[in-house]
Amino acid sequence: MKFSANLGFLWTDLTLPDAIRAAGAAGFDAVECHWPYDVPPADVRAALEETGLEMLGLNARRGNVAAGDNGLTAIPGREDEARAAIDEALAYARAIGTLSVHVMSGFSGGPRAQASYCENLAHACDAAAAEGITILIEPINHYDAPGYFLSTSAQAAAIIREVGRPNLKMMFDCYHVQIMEGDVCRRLEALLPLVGHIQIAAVPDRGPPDRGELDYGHVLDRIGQLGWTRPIGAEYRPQGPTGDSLGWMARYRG
Ligand SMILES: O=C(O)[C@@H](O)C(=O)CO
Ligand SMILES: [Mg+2]
Repeated sequence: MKFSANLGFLWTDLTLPDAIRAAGAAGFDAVECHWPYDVPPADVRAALEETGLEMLGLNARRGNVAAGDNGLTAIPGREDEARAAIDEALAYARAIGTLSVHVMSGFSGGPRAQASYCENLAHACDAAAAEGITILIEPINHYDAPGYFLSTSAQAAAIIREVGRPNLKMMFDCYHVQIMEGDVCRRLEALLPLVGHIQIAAVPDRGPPDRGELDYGHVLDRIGQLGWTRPIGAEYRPQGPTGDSLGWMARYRG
């Protein structure tokens, strides 16, 4: 089993290049991040080359976060902003050799939301296809993000089918799926062809994946049996120094 350090949550006390180095030193197989835009891509690239790690994914900007935005892609009337954020994310991804970009729906609803979402996602997929970049959409639970448009794996699957692009996939974050829908292993099995990345964290506290209501020993075994070989994203809040929170990794590597 391989693991990717999510640097949106792990080593947040370090700069992104130093967090990449810390993840490498701790034995992670890859890294992923949220919003790297304050850091010059050349600095990120240098740390990736130095450590030999791949940055698996990054997120497009969410809009005006201070004003309450949490993504722009399913917000009718803000298509220009959504597409500018997507184009910026794709340019950054190209510059550091990242092959997945997560595009967030935002808080939305109403009759035009799904059409706007699908049109923006089609734009993103078409712009990403030439470099082999995958666009990810992630169902997020309604406790952490009440009113977020994309909240279940079933809804994500329907949207992926509606958009009809081979490079649109689901980010299957077991933490969110367990909270919203449960039945994580059966859902993973059924949806695997649509899944582009898998993430883990304890439920319900989003701590290290070795506690809580989901048995990751079992879930990770099942993921392995299903033939998944790519790194699993460790996207949890360490609740102390990140280096002290990594006991789970040796245990699950087998
Ligand atoms: O689950 C999450 O919160 C993340 O994967 C993300 O990209 C949005 O913060
Ligand atoms: Mg996630």
